[in-house]
Amino acid sequence: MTAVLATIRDFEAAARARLDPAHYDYFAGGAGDEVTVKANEAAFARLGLLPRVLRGAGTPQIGVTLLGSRMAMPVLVAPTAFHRLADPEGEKATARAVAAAETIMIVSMAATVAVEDVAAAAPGATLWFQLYVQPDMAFTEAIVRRAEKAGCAALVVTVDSPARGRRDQDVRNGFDDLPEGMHCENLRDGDGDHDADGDGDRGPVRPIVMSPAISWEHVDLLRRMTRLPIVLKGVTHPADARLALDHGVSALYVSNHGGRQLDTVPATVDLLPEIVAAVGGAVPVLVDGGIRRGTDVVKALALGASAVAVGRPVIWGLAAGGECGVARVLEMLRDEVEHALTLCGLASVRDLEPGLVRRC
Ligand SMILES: Cc1cc2nc3c(=O)[nH]c(=O)nc-3n(C[C@H](O)[C@H](O)[C@H](O)COP(=O)(O)O)c2cc1C
Ligand SMILES: CC(C)CC(=O)C(=O)O
Repeated sequence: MTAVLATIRDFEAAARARLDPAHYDYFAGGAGDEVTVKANEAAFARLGLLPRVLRGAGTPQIGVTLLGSRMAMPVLVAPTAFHRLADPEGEKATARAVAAAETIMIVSMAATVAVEDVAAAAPGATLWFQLYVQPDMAFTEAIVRRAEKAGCAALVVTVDSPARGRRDQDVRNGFDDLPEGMHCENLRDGDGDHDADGDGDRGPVRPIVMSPAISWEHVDLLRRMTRLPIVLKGVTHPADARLALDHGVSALYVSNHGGRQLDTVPATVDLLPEIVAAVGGAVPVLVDGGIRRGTDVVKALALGASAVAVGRPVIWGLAAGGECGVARVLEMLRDEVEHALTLCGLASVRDLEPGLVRRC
């Protein structure tokens, strides 16, 4: 009898059994001693929920609207690279599942399917595009134009990567490149109208540059370059949250990159309240890192997040069962959020407030 996969942790075990061990390590792993990887999940376990009773709240409303995009639940798919390592359909499978779940997929700049092809594969999906600003601003602009043309509704600019994180397990495994025939399709030169002459040659792929020279000036350049809302991903310091507001960003995204960049950055859920206070309601605040349960989603929203994102859980769904696996992971999270809110005695995610959360 095949075991029923009832939780995200079950999906991780199933994914691990299927994946090439070096690829599992790439997806699961983090930087340095993985202090931050562990801290993200452990911090949620240290927070308790204090339910209200006898409220007659009925079935809770869990839909939210974020930067004009309507979502059936307050959970986005975080940008993660290399989905074709997990499933041959890669980001196309993820996007179809996201469309069915009526949520948002943030397509990674390091996707193994071109953003145009992801959009074409899942016409109903709301897509946002994640960007690492490339020092060659003409190339950066070409990528932004491709994302706009593909219909992406926001630009998520990742700012926690002035250098690539050092992941010891990848070093041990010698994992430093994609297998033959797999590429970061959003890094091809040109305007994305690839293989226009049908000869199968889609042009050269540039390596991703993570540059310590990227600064607030680049955010200003992007602000002038596009009308898309800009979401700044990877903010952890309240002073940077305030600066981001001065630079006209439309949302802040608290993230330590799932513990894959600077090790020992504190857990994101512990950093969230200070960022929320610094932002003072001026723009929505998103958060990711270690969210594995509906109760984690509820805690983050109670502490002031407008929505959360999940990275690895989606990869586990994809590796364990392709599009159906991702759909199941998203459905489980949806059900768990609704169930947790019901047990908290709340009628809507809008009723979540810090008083529901206690540090244990
Ligand atoms: C395998 C993998 C690849 C990732 N690739 C990207 C990426 O291309 N761009 C980016 O901004 N963040 C990337 N991230 C970070 C995620 O967007 C997100 O911040 C993190 O996964 C959240 O933590 P969680 O995995 O515990 O949910 C990646 C994370 C993982 C696990
Ligand atoms: C290809 C990498 C840039 C993707 C990434 O951000 C990560 O592995 O964490």
